[in-house]
Amino acid sequence: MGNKMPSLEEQLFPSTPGKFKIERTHRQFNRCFSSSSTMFLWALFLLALTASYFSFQSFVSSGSRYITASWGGIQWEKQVRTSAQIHRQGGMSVLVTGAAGFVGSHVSLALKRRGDGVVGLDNFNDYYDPSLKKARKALLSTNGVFIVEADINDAKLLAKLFDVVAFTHVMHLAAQAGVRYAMENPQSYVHSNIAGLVTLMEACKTANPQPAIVWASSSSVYGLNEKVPFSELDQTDQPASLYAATKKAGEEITHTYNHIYGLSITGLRFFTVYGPWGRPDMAYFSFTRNILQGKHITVYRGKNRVDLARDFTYIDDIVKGCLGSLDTSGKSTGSGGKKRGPAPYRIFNLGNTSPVTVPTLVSILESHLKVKAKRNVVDMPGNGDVPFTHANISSARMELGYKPTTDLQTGLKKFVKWYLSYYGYNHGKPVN
Ligand SMILES: O=C(O)[C@H]1O[C@H](OP(=O)(O)OP(=O)(O)OC[C@H]2O[C@@H](n3ccc(=O)[nH]c3=O)[C@H](O)[C@@H]2O)[C@H](O)[C@@H](O)[C@H]1O
Repeated sequence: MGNKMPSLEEQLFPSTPGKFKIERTHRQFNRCFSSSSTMFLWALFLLALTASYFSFQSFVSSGSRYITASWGGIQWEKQVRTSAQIHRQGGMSVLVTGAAGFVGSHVSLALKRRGDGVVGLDNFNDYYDPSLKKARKALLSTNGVFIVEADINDAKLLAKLFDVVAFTHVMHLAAQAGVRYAMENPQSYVHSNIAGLVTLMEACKTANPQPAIVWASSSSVYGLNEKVPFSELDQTDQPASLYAATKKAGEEITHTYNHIYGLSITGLRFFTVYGPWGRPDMAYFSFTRNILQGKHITVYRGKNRVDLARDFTYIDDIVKGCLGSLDTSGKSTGSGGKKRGPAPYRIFNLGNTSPVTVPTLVSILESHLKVKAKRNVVDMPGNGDVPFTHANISSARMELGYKPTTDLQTGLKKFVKWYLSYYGYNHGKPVN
């Protein structure tokens, strides 16, 4: 028992120092040295292996960029140029961001139909069913509008687009929309509504000639404002959601580009836009789907059991407001990234001026669908919602000739007609 061999651990880390142990430690050191030289070689080998792996990876990714990039090349440039061609006197060539989106697709079509040049840009993200975006793209394509599939944060692409086409206008509608989703995915709002906006502004400021910019702000910037109807002159420093805060930030960001670089800016505060080809995440759309599928719908209710209300605005009216804004935008004044004089900076409400409560919205849908909704009425959770919205549109009426003509009853009828023709009556229902 007294001759017990020391364990390897004991040999390497002697418990008590002593001559013998020092000698052994010395020998151990030599052994260690010889083993560490092996380790050194191994480490070198691993390092070389890692380096070659990474250089291979970058080769593959740079290679695949050329192989899979959805933009670039002679054919692509030709498509962009053709799509941007103007077919009317005094027409404009417009870069529409978010062109596969709800408002973007409608505005693109309207511009194209009246003879303007339109190039679309969209990242086709999956915030909601991308197949709907693809269907809108197909519709635009048959009408001669080409959509580039890319993100507004892609500065190289934006530079290329301005290189290929001297856009007179940018209709900026790409955004992360949705008030309540901001609690689930806050970063997506920063990515699209802040970083993406700045990337686009940078491209516009550098472009020669600089385009005039019309872009989508939101009624949500009024936040907790209680003064009705909401006027552009009201304070907007109490946003109730991150979505609203990023839209408000957008108004400030675009102001600086107007101030420093002479970009012509028009911000449009859209009020709960609805209609055919709409966004499936919005209440009128998801209610329709759930009512048809026999599922319950959740109807939020405000404080003291007061119904929530929105100034629901029909898409065709919004399109007219967008086109009116483009037509009256005035020119950007900068060139070579330098301001040459003051340029317009405008903000307009685009609403309907007649708020309707959410329970009334549901009743209208019931009558058009001829199906009774199964309503769950719950108190509004603290999720960024505001109790009501109501637009004062006198500015837009005066300066853009904006005059909404579609009430909710009529607009929802058109929406339901489209919904049934697109999805069919049995959408999502198991077929027996
Ligand atoms: O004007 C805007 O700037 C914004 O308009 C839209 O936001 P909102 O006005 O909130 O529309 P939307 O979601 O259709 O809810 C409508 C009502 O239904 C209530 N609502 C909603 C969902 C539900 O399950 N139940 C319910 O009662 C809900 O409480 C609300 O009272 C756009 O989505 C947004 O991107 C932005 O553009």
